[in-house]
Amino acid sequence: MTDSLTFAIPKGRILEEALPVMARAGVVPEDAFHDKANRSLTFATTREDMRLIRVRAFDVATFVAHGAAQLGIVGSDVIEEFDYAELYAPVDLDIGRCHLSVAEPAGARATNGASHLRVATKYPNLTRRHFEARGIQAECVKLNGAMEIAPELGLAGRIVDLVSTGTTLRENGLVETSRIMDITARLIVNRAALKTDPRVGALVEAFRAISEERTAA
Ligand SMILES: Nc1ncnc2c1ncn2[C@@H]1O[C@H](COP(=O)(O)OP(=O)(O)OP(=O)(O)O)[C@@H](O)[C@H]1O
Ligand SMILES: O=P(O)(O)OC[C@H]1O[C@H](OP(=O)(O)OP(=O)(O)O)[C@H](O)[C@@H]1O
Repeated sequence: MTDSLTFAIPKGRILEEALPVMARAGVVPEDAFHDKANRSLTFATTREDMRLIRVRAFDVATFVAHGAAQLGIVGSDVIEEFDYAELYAPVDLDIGRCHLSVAEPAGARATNGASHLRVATKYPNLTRRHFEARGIQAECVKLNGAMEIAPELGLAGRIVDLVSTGTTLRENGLVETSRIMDITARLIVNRAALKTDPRVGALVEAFRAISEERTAA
């Protein structure tokens, strides 16, 4: 019996858009996966040699980079934040579209020329890199969500967070001051698994074909 492949997917908002794409590539979870009351983290698929794991978005990258999962789907924000050498992102799935931006309170005092800033974010590496390129040292306060309340409570003057519709920023009195990167979800694979297991390469090709078809349509 061949080793089972493990495919990691995030549990939140990307999932709904990812499932139809995965289905076209022949990755279809068992019915229990759709049962909201089910607390399992591992699920069988219609392929006997593949199981799904449902984990936090940042952990998808970690499982795949360490070879604990061979494939996964995750946003390019997470890929760039970690920059794992063992992680290869060969297919842009064109789902989960959003962007990563710097935001501050509307009407904040201008800090042009500041050489040091305090920034609340879930993305300390991307944040530091963005500001460093502009000659500014960013002191990052790591939060895991609800970044938008940090300026009002005096935790940091700015935030770096994901923006989609812009509603969350607006409703919390913040405005975007610069866009760091555009984001879409990608198929990711473990480089060693891609080299040694032909099933991984076959799945990359299947996802690539689907993505090319969607782009052409
Ligand atoms: N408006 C948005 N806000 C947050 N993430 C978005 C948005 N639009 C698209 N995304 C993408 O969704 C990803 C988060 O995926 P998802 O919500 O499925 O994961 P999660 O495991 O629930 O995340 P978390 O660990 O934050 O709970 C982000 O990394 C980003 O690439
Ligand atoms: O521009 P919008 O359409 O308002 O979307 C952006 C919001 O969505 C995300 O949060 P999410 O809902 O994933 O919750 P989180 O704060 O727990 O990450 C993100 O962190 C923003 O807060």
